[in-house]
Amino acid sequence: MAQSSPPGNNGKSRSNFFSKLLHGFTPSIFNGSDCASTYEESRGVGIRIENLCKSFGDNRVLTNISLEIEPGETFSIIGPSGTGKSVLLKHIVKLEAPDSGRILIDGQDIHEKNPKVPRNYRYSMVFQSSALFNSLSVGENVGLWLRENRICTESRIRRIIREKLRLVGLAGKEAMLTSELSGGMKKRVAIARSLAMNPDLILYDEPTAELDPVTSDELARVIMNLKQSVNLTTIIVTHDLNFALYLSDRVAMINKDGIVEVGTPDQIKASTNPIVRNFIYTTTKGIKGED
Ligand SMILES: Nc1ncnc2c1ncn2[C@@H]1O[C@H](COP(=O)(O)OP(=O)(O)OP(=O)(O)O)[C@@H](O)[C@H]1O
Repeated sequence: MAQSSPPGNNGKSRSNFFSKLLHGFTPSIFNGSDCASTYEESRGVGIRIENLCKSFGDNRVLTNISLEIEPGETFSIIGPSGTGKSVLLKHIVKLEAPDSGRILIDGQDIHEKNPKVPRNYRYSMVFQSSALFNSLSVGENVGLWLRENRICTESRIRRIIREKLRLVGLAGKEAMLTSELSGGMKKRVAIARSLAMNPDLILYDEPTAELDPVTSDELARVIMNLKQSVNLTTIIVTHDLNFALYLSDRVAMINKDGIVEVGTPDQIKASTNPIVRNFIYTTTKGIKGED
């Protein structure tokens, strides 16, 4: 997905940009608290996808996709390349609108125009590219949303940055430049940046793309550990079957004809569906598949 640059993504204008952001919000603007009242703890949201269909011209990409994702669940979507996994993710974050069907988050149709009740969930996406701002430090990347949106006082923002970096195993790395980070560290900073907004839903698009197997395992542990400390719903789109089976509560396999199978990792591994068996065999080269 496309990424944009912050205003002034270069030396001189960058410092102007940050001097505007770092202007020392005082507790008085938050009614005596150190954060806006809208900055609440994460709460996992429930997601219901009903008969979602999407075509681009003659290219039918999503066919009658129906899924139910529980609050707090870690749910992965797997499938061959080009079967609409990213398009499905884009529908959930409203970057695409369905031709037909609905997506409900906590019971509300997210594509409904003029909803009667305002939507009050926060979601955040961890992009395949990590989408960090290279001219900013690790801490500045993590605190960007909080500063841009004037969510908390500066001292509280610094505490939040420390805490979110600790959650992804990067305690004390605030001052590092993103150019100094390995691919796995970049991904963890991107997760910390997403966590800074206390999302109720976090979405990962191909989190292990371009990572070696050891780094992928480390990342899987980071995402699994988050479950112990943060109450959020997690959706992961990935080619990486072992990754999905390792950390997910449930996994859905999709292809051009729709949902092929949904189940726990053990159910997917034991599936007798030939499409699932073939996917397991080809993506693991028969090494870990049961074929
Ligand atoms: N905005 C768009 N306009 C036209 N076609 C699109 C658009 N977005 C996606 N597609 C098409 O939809 C199909 C599914 O794309 P998508 O990126 O969702 O697949 P994917 O399953 O995520 O694949 P991969 O695993 O390779 O990332 C592709 O044929 C793609 O070309």
